[in-house]
Amino acid sequence: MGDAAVTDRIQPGRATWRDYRELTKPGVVALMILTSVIGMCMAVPGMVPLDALILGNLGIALCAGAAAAVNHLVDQQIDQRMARTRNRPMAQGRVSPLQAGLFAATLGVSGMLILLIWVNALTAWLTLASLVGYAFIYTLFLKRATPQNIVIGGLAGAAPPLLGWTAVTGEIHGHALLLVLIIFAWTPPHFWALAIHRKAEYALVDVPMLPVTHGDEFTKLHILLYTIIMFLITLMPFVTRLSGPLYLAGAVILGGRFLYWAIVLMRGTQERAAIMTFKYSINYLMLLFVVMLVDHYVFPIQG
Ligand code: HEM
Ligand SMILES: CC(C)=CCC/C(C)=C/CC/C(C)=C/COP(=O)(O)OP(=O)(O)O
Repeated sequence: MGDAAVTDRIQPGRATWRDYRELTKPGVVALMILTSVIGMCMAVPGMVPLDALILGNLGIALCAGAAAAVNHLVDQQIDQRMARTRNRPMAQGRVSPLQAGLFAATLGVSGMLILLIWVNALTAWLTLASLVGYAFIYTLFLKRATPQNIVIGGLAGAAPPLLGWTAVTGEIHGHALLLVLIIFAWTPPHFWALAIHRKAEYALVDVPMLPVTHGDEFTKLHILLYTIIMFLITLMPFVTRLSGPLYLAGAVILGGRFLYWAIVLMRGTQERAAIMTFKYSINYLMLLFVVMLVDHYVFPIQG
């Protein structure tokens, strides 16, 4: 599409509250907060202190929303040229760069103040590191520089269970890092499945996603390899006695289904396998963490 056509669609100064909501990537942040809440629950045997639960998640969500708004701001021009993103508020010009910048700063500063004043400094600084990692290191630099962009950048998105854990305990624990590792290994299959489906758009805007730089077959192989690694890592909470038998059964069943999709994708027998794998990845992560939570209360691990 030519630049003139893009300019025709621009509707300056028409921002609604829905546009600001969209800037925060609410679907993604909602799943992150689910993993943060569950990180909090896993950190202690009984009920999570209510102040940490409410203020901790509010602070983390505000900072994640701020990072997402910066991503919209930085990516305005590439978002304008990709079909999946061209209706976004900034791509359409309904939110100006100044408005988006002020909005992101307001969310980020409020989130940090909440964490610093009412939660703890460790959680605040780890959250800031995740914000900077996604909004600046991934979006400004890695995304445009290397096909390993989402592998490295995935660390920021994987942080919420650790942030939840430290919000409650004030300490970094190996179990919390294990939860981060699960999401870290999940991110490449999650994203690369979508990137195969949307390969032409990424090629159009010169973003070096793996299917563009190394082709579909190479990407499918790497999706399968990461899914195997992820499957093995998800067994670790049972091995380290963070979780019990219900979790183990859930991890094997849900992970088995993920492996099924990765194999179908690799064999190339189903046309919609890439987008189906992407959709399944979201349900998978949500269900895996919910099963972990249920297991935590049904089979509490003693000592
Ligand atoms: C570097 C890491 C990641 C990358 C590159 C990535 C990329 C993407 C992309 C491109 C989409 C499609 C958005 C759209 O439909 O326009 C998406 C959707 C989604 N992602 Fe990720 N993602 C990452 C990490 C995560 C993490 C850590 C989570 C949650 C813990 C997550 C949860 C979701 C959810 C829930 C959706 C669906 C959103 C919706 O439909 O509203 N993602 N992701
Ligand atoms: C404080 C904290 C936990 C920060 C993490 C913040 C956060 C919202 C991470 C989201 C990860 C994600 C959706 C990446 C996709 O970006 P993209 O630019 O590749 O995708 P797009 O084309 O859909 O914008």
